[in-house]
Amino acid sequence: MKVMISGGGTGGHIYPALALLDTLKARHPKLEVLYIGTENGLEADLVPRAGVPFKSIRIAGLKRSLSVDNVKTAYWFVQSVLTLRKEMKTFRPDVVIGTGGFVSGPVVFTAQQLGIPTILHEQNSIPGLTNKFLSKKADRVALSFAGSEAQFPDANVRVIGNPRGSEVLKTTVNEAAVRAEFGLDERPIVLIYGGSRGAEAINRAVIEAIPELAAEPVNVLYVTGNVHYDNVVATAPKADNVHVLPYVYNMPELLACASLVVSRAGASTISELTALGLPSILIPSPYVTADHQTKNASALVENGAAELIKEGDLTGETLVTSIRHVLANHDEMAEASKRLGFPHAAEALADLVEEVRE
Ligand SMILES: CC(=O)N[C@H]1[C@@H](OP(=O)(O)OP(=O)(O)OC[C@H]2O[C@@H](n3ccc(=O)[nH]c3=O)[C@H](O)[C@@H]2O)O[C@H](CO)[C@@H](O)[C@@H]1O
Repeated sequence: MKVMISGGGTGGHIYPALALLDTLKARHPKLEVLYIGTENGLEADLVPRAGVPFKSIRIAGLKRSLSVDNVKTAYWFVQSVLTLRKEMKTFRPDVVIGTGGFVSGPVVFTAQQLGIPTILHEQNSIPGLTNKFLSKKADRVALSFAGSEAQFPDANVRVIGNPRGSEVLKTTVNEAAVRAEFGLDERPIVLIYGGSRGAEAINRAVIEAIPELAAEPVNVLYVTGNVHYDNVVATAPKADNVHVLPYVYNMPELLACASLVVSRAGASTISELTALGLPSILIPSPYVTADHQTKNASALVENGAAELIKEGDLTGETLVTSIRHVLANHDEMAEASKRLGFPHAAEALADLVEEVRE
């Protein structure tokens, strides 16, 4: 079987694609894959690192307001379609899969023009522009949250969850080795990060909270995001139990060892938390389309699996208070979180790939 897959920009669009590929490879050892991304997105680092053949195209996202940049984007879109037509005629994929981010737009569009079966995976409870545009001609649209079906009235929709969630369940975890790697003692691990690219507001609050966190009976693994790391290290107070990291490549393993996660409410993160049954403190990004992270977080908050802090209310003090509160209610929140997970999402998405290629 041959699949072409595209999703990019941030980890939330890339990890679900990689999780699907792992599942397909387990079923088809001779699977041939070509991943299409851009040079500027995180995919240019993560995809080759996962050993997946990668090619890049040049494309940018459309601006929502009138802008000359949109003329350039239209130009790059047409150029990308021409390049991709050649690529698809040579590679001859059985199925083309888009997992979101603007790069998946021309890839799935070209496949649809050429009559190749296409599948979209939507991670968020409010769909992105690219997927809405492509859904009309897609053979399947796989959704991560029940209740968002109405957003794709004309499409062949299935609610299956997010493959990244089930992927983390499959990870082999050696907790003693993880604790040794970061110099952590036996106290619970609080894992803090701001999505795949880091978040300045979370970094500010953590830096403010470090003197208090130093006195809490926890180990803190604090991931700043690559671009923020130097600045955080230069300004953050030091504490023996707070370990600062730029980016984590083995996140599934760390998540499996953590007792509590503090994070943005990106959709792939949510799928990991609920697959593992982890309590969380979620700080939705207010800078995303249609405030979709607040919507992503809502099921967890309503079911007692997470506490939500609005970015405007986030300070060192509100963060520490919430960490204490969640740890005190850990077990009930963990159970509530587990009830919301989709542990078989990767298999379900792989089933759709098999379905449409027949
Ligand atoms: C600002 C922005 O546009 N955010 C969007 C982006 O988020 P973003 O990519 O930040 O967020 P997600 O939470 O969906 O995914 C992050 C992924 O990166 C992993 N990770 C994170 C940090 C790290 O050091 N190492 C690591 O492996 C996480 O475990 C997770 O699997 O895509 C998601 C869609 O899928 C959306 O819901 C988010 O709104």
